[in-house]
Parts: sequence; C-alpha cells; structure tokens
Amino acid sequence: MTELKLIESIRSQVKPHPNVMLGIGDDCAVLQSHPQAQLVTTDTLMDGRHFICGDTPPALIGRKSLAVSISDIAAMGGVPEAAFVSLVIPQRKESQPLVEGLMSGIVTLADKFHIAIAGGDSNSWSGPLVVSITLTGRPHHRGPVRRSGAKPGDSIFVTGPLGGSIDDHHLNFEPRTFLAKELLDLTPITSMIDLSDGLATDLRHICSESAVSAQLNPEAIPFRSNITHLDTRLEKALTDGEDFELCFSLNPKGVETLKRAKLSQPIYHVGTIVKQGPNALQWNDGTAIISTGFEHGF
Ligand SMILES: Nc1ncnc2c1ncn2[C@@H]1O[C@H](COP(=O)(O)OP(=O)(O)OP(=O)(O)O)[C@@H](O)[C@H]1O
Ligand SMILES: Cc1ncc(C[n+]2csc(CCOP(=O)(O)O)c2C)c(N)n1
Ligand SMILES: [Mg+2]
Repeated sequence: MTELKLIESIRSQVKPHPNVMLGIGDDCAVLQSHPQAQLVTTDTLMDGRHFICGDTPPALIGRKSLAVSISDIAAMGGVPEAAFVSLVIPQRKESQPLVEGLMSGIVTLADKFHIAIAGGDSNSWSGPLVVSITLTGRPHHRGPVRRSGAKPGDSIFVTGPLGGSIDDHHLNFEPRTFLAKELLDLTPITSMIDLSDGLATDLRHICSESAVSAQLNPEAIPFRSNITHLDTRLEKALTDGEDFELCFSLNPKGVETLKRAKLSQPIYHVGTIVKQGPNALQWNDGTAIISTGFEHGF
C-alpha cells in the first residue's frame, strides 16, 4: 500500500467533529480553540514493550494506544477531543491488515468517546511496530485536576481493583473519563493521577508534587479477581501497573459529599494523606512501603 492510499483509507474512516475546523489532508489540523485551557497528552507504545505484535489482534493494539491517552485526560478530570495518530509500520508484504486492524481499534474507541482523529503521521521501516498518539481535551469547569493539590487529612481513593493487568486488562480497560466527570460534578478533587505504572509509583508522584506522604490500609486495597496468589497479591496490586484506574484525594468535605451520592460505579477508600515524612508511602501501622512499580530504564 502506498502512503497516499494509507492516509486516504484512514481519512475515509474518520468522522467530522465540531471542534475540528480542518482535519486530515493539510499540513496542520486547525482546531477550534477554547476560551478555557486545553489539555494535551502524548504516549508512545512499542511492540515488545507494551504489546506483542504477533500475539495481540491489531484492533486491540490500536484500542490500547488510544485508551492510555484517554486515561491521562481522565486523570486531569477532562473530556477528550482530538487525536493525532502516528504509525511506524514494519515493512512487510502483509502490512495492510495490520494497518486496517490498528485503525479499526482506534476509530471504534474514538467514536465511543466522541474523539475526532484530526491528523497524524504514517511511516514504514524495517523495525518493529510503534504507535504514538497525541490527544487533546477540555478540562472540567472546575479546572484541570493536578497531582499537586493533596493536603494532610485528605482521603485517598482508587476507582477499581488493581494488579494482574497483563492477562488482558491492559488491552481492554475502560478509561475513566465518565467517572471523573461524575465525581467533579459533585465535588472538587484535590489531586488525581491515572495508575499506569502501579499504585506504589503513581501515588508517590502525587506525594512528591503535593509535598505530602501517604498512608495506605492494606485491608482496603481492591485486587483484580484473576490474582490467585494470596501471598503476593498486595505486592502485585501495588506494582504490576497498567491498571488505568484513577487514584485521587478528597478533603473531608468532599468525602461527606460523596458518601451521600449515588455513583455509577464503586470507588475504594484506600488510605490517607499525611504530613510529609521520611517515606512517601507507608502502611497505616507506620511501616515503610518500599515497593516500586514499572519504570523504563535508560
Ligand atoms: N521526553 C519528554 N520530553 C518532555 N516531557 C516529557 C518527556 N517524557 C515525559 N515528559 C513529561 O513528564 C511528565 C510525566 O510523564 P509520564 O510519561 O511519567 O506521565 P504519564 O503519561 O501519566 O505516565 P505513563 O507514560 O506511564 O502513562 C509529563 O508532564 C510529560 O509530558
Ligand atoms: C509485552 C508486554 N510486556 C510488559 C507489559 C507491562 N507493561 C508494559 S509498559 C508498563 C507500564 C506503563 O508503561 P508507560 O510508562 O510506557 O506508559 C507495563 C506495566 C505489557 N503490557 N506488555
Ligand atoms: Mg498518567
């Protein structure tokens, strides 16, 4: 397939969107600018690191590549709008089904979240598949929720069970934009992050950005039901990563508000923000948590 044919085939799958004044076909896209702030996030997914190309259907690779960025928009409390899809395709005879599968996974999820595919880049080479997506979004009217607003006395919540994502959850998880909006419609959220590297690592980001520490209750941490090894499940929940649930903090007033509210799905109160101490993370008996989640080495 030629580059032009590939772009035309992508263009034919893409739907119009009110905030995309000019989409695929020119040197740049033209987006309607918002009077308020705009969210922008980018993520690159690679064969062998984030998925295994021969083992995973291309549509699921495409789905995951967009879903991880929707999750980052959710983590700021926003609504996604326009995606830019960069493909680096391995040069083989059978690349057409790969590209079509990738795009069908991307387009199906984009439609579900009312996201426009506003542009991208198409390349081929002799190396493995790489998919990189940049996604814009609109923050909630309360403003973007940052990692930096947690205060001692706040409660820490997660939006779903953790650990064991490698079975298939990392490919088919539901990014939490709807829940984030539901929560923000009810109450301010003092800090939030999505769990891509594991609670142990991602909650530490909230702690360092907010200059606080966090105490976790081991009894309260929800596990994904596929984790059968009882002796390692706490460690797995903290470190496996790719849960793509949200972790957020609420002040006592927010906790009261949510107690009275009926949410569309359960949330889990897993700990408390405390004054900054020598360890960012500890259990509620005071022992330090030394586990760390996923980290790329350079
Ligand atoms: N190469 C880079 N150049 C500039 N900024 C970067 C680079 N890599 C990461 N960042 C910035 O660092 C911050 C943290 O990025 P990080 O990738 O850890 O967050 P994330 O996207 O939520 O996590 P994950 O990649 O695990 O999904 C973000 O503000 C991001 O834009
Ligand atoms: C083939 C294969 N090997 C390992 C994993 C697990 N894994 C990969 S990246 C990552 C953290 C988030 O990455 P990033 O920080 O790049 O967003 C995790 C937990 C996988 N899904 N597939
Ligand atoms: Mg994130």
